[in-house]
Amino acid sequence: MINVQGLTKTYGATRAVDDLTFEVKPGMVTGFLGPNGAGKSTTMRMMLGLDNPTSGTATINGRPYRELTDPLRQVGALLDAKWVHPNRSARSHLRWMAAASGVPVSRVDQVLEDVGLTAVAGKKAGGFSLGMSQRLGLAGALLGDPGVLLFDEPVNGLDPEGIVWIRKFMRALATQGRTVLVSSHLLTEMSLTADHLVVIGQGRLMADCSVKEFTSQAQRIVTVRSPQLPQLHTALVAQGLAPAPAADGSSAMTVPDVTTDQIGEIAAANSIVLHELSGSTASLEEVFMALTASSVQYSGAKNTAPGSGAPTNFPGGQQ
Ligand SMILES: Nc1ncnc2c1ncn2[C@@H]1O[C@H](COP(=O)(O)OP(=O)(O)OP(=O)(O)O)[C@@H](O)[C@H]1O
Repeated sequence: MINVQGLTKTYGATRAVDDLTFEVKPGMVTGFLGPNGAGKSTTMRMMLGLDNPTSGTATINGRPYRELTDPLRQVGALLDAKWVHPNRSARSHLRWMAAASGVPVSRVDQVLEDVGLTAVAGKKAGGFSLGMSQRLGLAGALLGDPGVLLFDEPVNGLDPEGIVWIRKFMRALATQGRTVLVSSHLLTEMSLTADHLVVIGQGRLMADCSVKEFTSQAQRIVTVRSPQLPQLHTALVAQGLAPAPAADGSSAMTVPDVTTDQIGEIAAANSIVLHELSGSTASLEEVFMALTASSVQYSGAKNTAPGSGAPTNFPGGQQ
């Protein structure tokens, strides 16, 4: 597993990564989500010992990367798919990697098959499409059969078929019990790929929750219509909810911070007839934007707002 504690990286006046603390657990895909420039690549580089933290630690299986014995067998990473010698064939690139790290050469044909590159294994990597390069990068990451895998924006530039393939591939790796961390700025893509999300904005932790919890935020406002509106209003208020008349002046109410299930059950318990019960259609992007916007807001008032140093508690107000 991966453990990040108080991880911080500054470049001059820029706090690229700002006091991040989170864990990445095995057996699931964790999406590392944030807009461009949020600090995802910098964090991953520190996890892999390619950059030194200004403060804090990042450990893999309990140790900093540079202290791992046989790191290729513990961690595999895909940071830059074009990191290959253009005149080397896919097979010789992987053989070179295997030889450099003491991995048996027999693994090379296995990983080529795993990523579907057997037919082009003898072709020069310089002529590969982006999708094929990504597959070769994945093959390299898998060479040492590691339990921990880090992928930085692996779907960038891929066609829909390539995206579906890579999504299934990452899920299969997690199902085998591996720890899989995958970064992206594409929220919808992550909601389809990941089980858990770590969301950052301006280097700071904004959310650390399951995809299910995150997506439930997209339905936080429920609209309910009933011929017994006053009774329903009383019943909802009695449960600590805050119904409000619908903005369009119809015989409907909107209720924040609640699920359609909860309202349906309260209505049933009070024998109230419902004519409509629907969650709002706020998109995941809107939830994401709201989170990111709050990071911008907090950073401006960093030293004055109470609790501004803490990550947004997410999902907010659900419990
Ligand atoms: N070597 C560096 N020197 C100076 N600033 C840097 C350096 N590397 C990153 N930064 C800055 O740190 C911040 C975070 O960058 P980072 O690349 O980690 O973000 P990211 O979330 O991976 O974004 P992207 O998806 O655009 O790569 C940005 O403001 C970036 O300009």
